[in-house]
Amino acid sequence: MRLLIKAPAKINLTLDVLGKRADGYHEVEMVMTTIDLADRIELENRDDGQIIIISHSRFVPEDQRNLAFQAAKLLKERFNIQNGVSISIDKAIPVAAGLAGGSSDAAATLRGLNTLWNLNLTMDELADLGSEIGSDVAFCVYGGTGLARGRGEKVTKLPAPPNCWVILAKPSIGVSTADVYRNVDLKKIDHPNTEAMIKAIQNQQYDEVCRNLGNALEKVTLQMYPEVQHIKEQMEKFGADAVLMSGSGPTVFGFVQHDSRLQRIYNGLRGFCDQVFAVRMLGE
Ligand SMILES: C[C@](O)(CO)[C@H](O)COP(=O)(O)OP(=O)(O)OC[C@H]1O[C@@H](n2ccc(N)nc2=O)[C@H](O)[C@@H]1O
Ligand SMILES: Nc1ncnc2c1ncn2[C@@H]1O[C@H](COP(=O)(O)OP(=O)(O)OP(=O)(O)O)[C@@H](O)[C@H]1O
Repeated sequence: MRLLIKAPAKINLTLDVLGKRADGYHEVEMVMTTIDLADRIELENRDDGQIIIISHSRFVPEDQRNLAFQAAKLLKERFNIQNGVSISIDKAIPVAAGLAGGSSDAAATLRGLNTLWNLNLTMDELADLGSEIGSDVAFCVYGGTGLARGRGEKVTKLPAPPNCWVILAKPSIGVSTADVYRNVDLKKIDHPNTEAMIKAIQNQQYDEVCRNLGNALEKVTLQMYPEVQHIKEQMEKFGADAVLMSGSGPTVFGFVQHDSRLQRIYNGLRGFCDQVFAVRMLGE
C-alpha cells in the first residue's frame, strides 16, 4: 500500500524566548501557522523491515539523520512493528530555513504510518511522540494555527489568522537553530506581545496581526547574517504590510492583502533572491 501526504512549512507570527532551562533548551512562547508550501511524502510499506529514505535533494540526508527516518524508527520500535517503509521526500520547503521542513516531514511520516501500520494513535499521542524527535514536530502534527509553549512541544489550537498573501524570501545561506539559540542574550531580548497577537487573530484584525508580528531570535540572526536585514528592508521597500524573519531564520516573510502589490514585491525580490514564494496560510 502507498500513501501520499503533504508536509507543509510553518511560519512564526511570534517567537518569544522566556528563559534558559536546566536541560539546555529555551523556554519559548510562539504563535505559528502552516502555509501552502509543502513537501510531498510518499510512504510505501516494506516486508523486509527496513526504513529507506529516497530524496533527490542534495541538502537532505538519506540516513538516520533524516527526521522522517527518526519518526519511522520511533514508531517501529515503540510499537514493535515488523514491517518497514520506503519514504520518498519530494522537497519543496527550503532546507535549514526556519520553516520547519524536516520537522514537518517527520510529522507527516508519523501521521501516515499511523494509517499505514493501523496504529490507531490519537493526534495528541502522535504529537507527544513527535516531541521526542524535535521541538517543532508536535506543532507540525496538528498543523493549522497554534500557540506553542515549553520548548515548543506544548501546543494549543488557535483560529485561522485573517486572510492575506504571504511572500517568503530565503537568502542562499542556511542557519543552524542551535547556533542562534546559543547566541541569545537573555538580557537583551525584544519580547513580542503574544497575548496581543492571539487577540488580533481571535478578532480577525489584520492590522493588529501586522503590528504584533515579532521574533526574539531575529536580532540574533540579523547580527550573524546581515544579508537577512537587507532582504527585510527590500520587502518593506517594495510595499509589504509587515515583515518578519521566521523561526531561527534566515527566511523572511511579508504579509500583503492586495494582489497588485503582491506582484510588485514578488518581482522585486526575484531580482536578487533565488528562492521567493507567494502562498496562502492554511488556516485553522
Ligand atoms: C526556532 C524554532 O524552529 C521556532 O519554531 C524552534 O524553536 C526550534 O525547533 P527545532 O528546530 O525543532 O529544534 P530542536 O531540533 O528541538 O533543537 C535544535 C536546537 O535548538 C536549541 N533549542 C531548540 C528549541 C528550544 N525551545 N530551545 C533551544 O535552545 C537547542 O540547542 C537544540 O539543540
Ligand atoms: N526531512 C528533512 N528535510 C530537511 N532537512 C532535514 C530533514 N531531516 C533532517 N534534516 C537536517 O536538518 C537540518 C535542518 O533542516 P530543516 O529544514 O528542518 O531546518 P529548519 O527549517 O530551520 O527547522 P526549524 O524551523 O524546525 O528549526 C538540515 O540541515 C538537514 O541536514
